[in-house]
Amino acid sequence: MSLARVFFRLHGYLQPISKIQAPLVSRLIRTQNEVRYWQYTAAPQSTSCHWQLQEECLELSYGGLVMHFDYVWLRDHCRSASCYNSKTNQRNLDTSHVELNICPANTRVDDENLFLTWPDGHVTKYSLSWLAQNSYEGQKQSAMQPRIIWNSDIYANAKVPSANWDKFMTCDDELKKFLRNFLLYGIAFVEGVPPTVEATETVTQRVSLIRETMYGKMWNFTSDFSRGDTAYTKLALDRHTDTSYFQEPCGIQVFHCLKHEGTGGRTLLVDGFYSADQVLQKTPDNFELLARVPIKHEYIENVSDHRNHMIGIGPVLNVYPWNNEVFMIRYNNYDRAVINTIPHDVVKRWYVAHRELTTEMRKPENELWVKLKPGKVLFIDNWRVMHGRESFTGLRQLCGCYLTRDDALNTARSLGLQA
Ligand SMILES: C[N+](C)(C)CCCC[C@H](N)C(=O)O
Ligand SMILES: O=C(O)CCC(=O)C(=O)O
Ligand SMILES: [Fe+2]
Repeated sequence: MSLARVFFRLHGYLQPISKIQAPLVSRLIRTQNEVRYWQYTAAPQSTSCHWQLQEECLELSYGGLVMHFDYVWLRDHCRSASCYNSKTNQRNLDTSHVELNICPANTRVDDENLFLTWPDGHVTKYSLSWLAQNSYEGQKQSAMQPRIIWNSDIYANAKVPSANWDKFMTCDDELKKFLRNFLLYGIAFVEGVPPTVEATETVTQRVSLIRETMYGKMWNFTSDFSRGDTAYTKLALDRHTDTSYFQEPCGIQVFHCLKHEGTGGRTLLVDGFYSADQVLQKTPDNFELLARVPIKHEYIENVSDHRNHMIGIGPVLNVYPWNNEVFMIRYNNYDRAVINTIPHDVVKRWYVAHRELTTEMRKPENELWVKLKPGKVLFIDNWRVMHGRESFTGLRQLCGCYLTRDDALNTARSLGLQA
């Protein structure tokens, strides 16, 4: 079976990535060493507005964008008091009562607004800038999550400061700076934290809620083989994301090394979004395969008190279909399960694509190595940045937890950040 047909069956509603008009690459602006996503600004470049009623949609040209709004959509999103409760930000309108082939009886535009009168006399008013911000065409050009993708040089040159424990706990501005860096780079540090599990928990509560898993809430582990996983040994671990075997992998991972009396044990960090972007630029077909083919990850634990069987299914690269922006990477070769849902010819091509991504991720120039010390707490975006570790000797005690992603983004938004 051809790949195209497999895609059609699995994701018939999606356009092939190669056919999407504005590929991800063209939406990146490169400045010196830095790669940054566009931020769409609502401010229109030109305030002139043209509109045209087409058979199925209203075409609106405004602020340098040509936008298309379906009539049902325009009726459904009406912000009038009877259709929308602006106190609760919830829809009042019962969408099921809207005639699917509805068409405005009258249309008018002034300097700032579009006015539509519907056949029953109801009037909808949209500000043109609101329409520009909320149009499909506008969204296609903007990033959901502005970010700076990095290799080790880019990260080192950015000289991203760590937050300071005292300030972090008391000053919202320090928290905001920390979260801005975390959103941009997918990693951030707090220094000067007392080397205890309690203080580590306290520091995380500024950011989000703990995501309890079968490993507990806060964990504090050594190489004692207490659980059925290589993390609980002294062995090196290649770069990976954690909990790839959850339907929704944990959003954030927190590490605080409370003690290490021995050698080795450095932490490896790699920006998975940077590697994915390299694949997209070099071999878009491989990017597409990694974004389309669902893969299983599995955690089977069978040691004394701990019996767990977790399965998570999803592509290695999770992308928003309208703009190809990668929002989550599921990459863990240890926990990847049997591949049995893909025909053999596609399997081979998937392995080729996976190999290319792995090659990018393993390039030494993409690796950031840090030695975690007591007092230095590391937050990792587990949907983006891979972590690994060097083998070590001696007693090494690592504490930390997972955090819920929604609540971290909620904190960021409450401080005025785009998240
Ligand atoms: C972090 N902590 C030690 C609690 C758990 C480690 C989980 C390791 C697992 N192979 C995974 O990648 O998800
Ligand atoms: O020991 C470490 O530094 C990290 C181990 C690991 O990958 C994990 O706990 O998720
Ligand atoms: Fe891990």
